[in-house]
Amino acid sequence: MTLRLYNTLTRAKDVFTPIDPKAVRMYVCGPTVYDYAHIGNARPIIVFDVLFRLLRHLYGADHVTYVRNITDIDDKINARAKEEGVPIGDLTSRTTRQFHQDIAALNVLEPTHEPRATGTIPEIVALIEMLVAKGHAYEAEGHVLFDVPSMKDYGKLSRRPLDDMIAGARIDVAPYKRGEMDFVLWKPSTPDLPGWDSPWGRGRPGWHIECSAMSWKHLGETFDIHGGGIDLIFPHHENEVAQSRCAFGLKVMANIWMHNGFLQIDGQKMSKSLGNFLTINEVLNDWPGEVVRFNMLRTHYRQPIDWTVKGLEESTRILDGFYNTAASRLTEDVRIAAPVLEALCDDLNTPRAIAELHALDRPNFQMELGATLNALGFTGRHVEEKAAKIDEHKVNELIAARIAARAAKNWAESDRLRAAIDALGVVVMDNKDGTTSWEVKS
Ligand SMILES: Nc1ncnc2c1ncn2[C@@H]1O[C@H](COP(=O)(O)OP(=O)(O)OP(=O)(O)O)[C@@H](O)[C@H]1O
Ligand SMILES: [Zn+2]
Repeated sequence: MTLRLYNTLTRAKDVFTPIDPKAVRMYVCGPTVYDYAHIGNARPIIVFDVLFRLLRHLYGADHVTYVRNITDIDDKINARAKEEGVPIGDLTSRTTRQFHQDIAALNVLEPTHEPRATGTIPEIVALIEMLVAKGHAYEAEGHVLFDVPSMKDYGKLSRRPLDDMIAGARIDVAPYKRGEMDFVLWKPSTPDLPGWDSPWGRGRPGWHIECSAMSWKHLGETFDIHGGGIDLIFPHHENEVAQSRCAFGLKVMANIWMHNGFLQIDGQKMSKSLGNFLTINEVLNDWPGEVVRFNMLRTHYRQPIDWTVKGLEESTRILDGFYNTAASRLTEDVRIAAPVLEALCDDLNTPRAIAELHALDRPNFQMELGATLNALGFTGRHVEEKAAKIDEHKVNELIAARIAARAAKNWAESDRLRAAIDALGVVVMDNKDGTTSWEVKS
């Protein structure tokens, strides 16, 4: 099946043709670890997990490499550690652990590699040296800067008019910059801040060069897909492209650039800086991870999502309905029903894929529905967890007592027992053939 993906670089839905179908390669910008991740940060995690699963399905699980990094050097990290009075390493490892714990509940597969910026310093330094040697970067007062005018087609990804970019950059132009648009590759560190020895003295990398180095290390000079949120197009991704292309003298860094839209609250981007955020952790206190995942996928990844309780309630209802139909088929098989696959291959059209799941939500399709839900990362785990907590022995005892009460026409007692059974999280069904059965309440 042909996979088409919307490419920010061409502003069109392009046919996806991997450079090497035996080694499909994708890089997604991961979190900067200084605080709990918010539910907006969960969007790229979930969206690109679906793409990872789809690529594995199309090319074989062993033929897809997915890299999602951890940014563990950043001024925001340094500032937060200082504020809390804790060592930087403690803050980043604690936040990384929390991040892993939170996203595990969202049923996302682990990426193939999860490099940290601090583990990629030799590659970062090597890349900057290449840029200096080729005349695309220069040293000034302990800083190394990328020389933007040295790249003729800078700005191709974001297509922002050069005047706008210059106006934006002009706000705070450091005196050591030759051009307003030039950006930092390496900067000096003071003794109280993390730093590494380099040809330019003890210092630390800028944010953009970290991703160029990590993708190079794990995926090579050119790869297939690069992803992240729409806010990263400029300047982060534009600058990654500039660094990687100029270092290696190539026409492309990644063939397809994908960007998810914002998750919003009251029509505004959820963000740490605006303070209108809900952490993944808080949301998971109230809602099962699979419901959060489902709610995220009901909107196409390029559209904005408004995050509401009403949406989560609807998602709960729909997902539980699917689980009821698929019942025990959920963990048996992993297959994607053809109409669902077709929807996903159309630029990851998850709302259409969900409409196709509704079409499978009927008798005789349990197998297909269950297998497809599984393939999309829905295993009914929270339903199973609920079931595991139910005391079956107690339920059976109460049901037997209720059958006896009904036989004795003691309706009051029968009603009381039904309520007691209900309180255990179970629904009793009096079947037409006179038998009684029960199931876990959804
Ligand atoms: N509201 C949002 N909706 C969708 N994606 C988001 C949202 N906010 C951030 N992202 C994405 O989450 C990933 C990690 O973001 P990052 O760690 O840079 O912090 P941030 O949350 O964007 O910071 P801030 O919230 O202060 O703007 C990026 O891919 C980013 O595009
Ligand atoms: Zn990045």
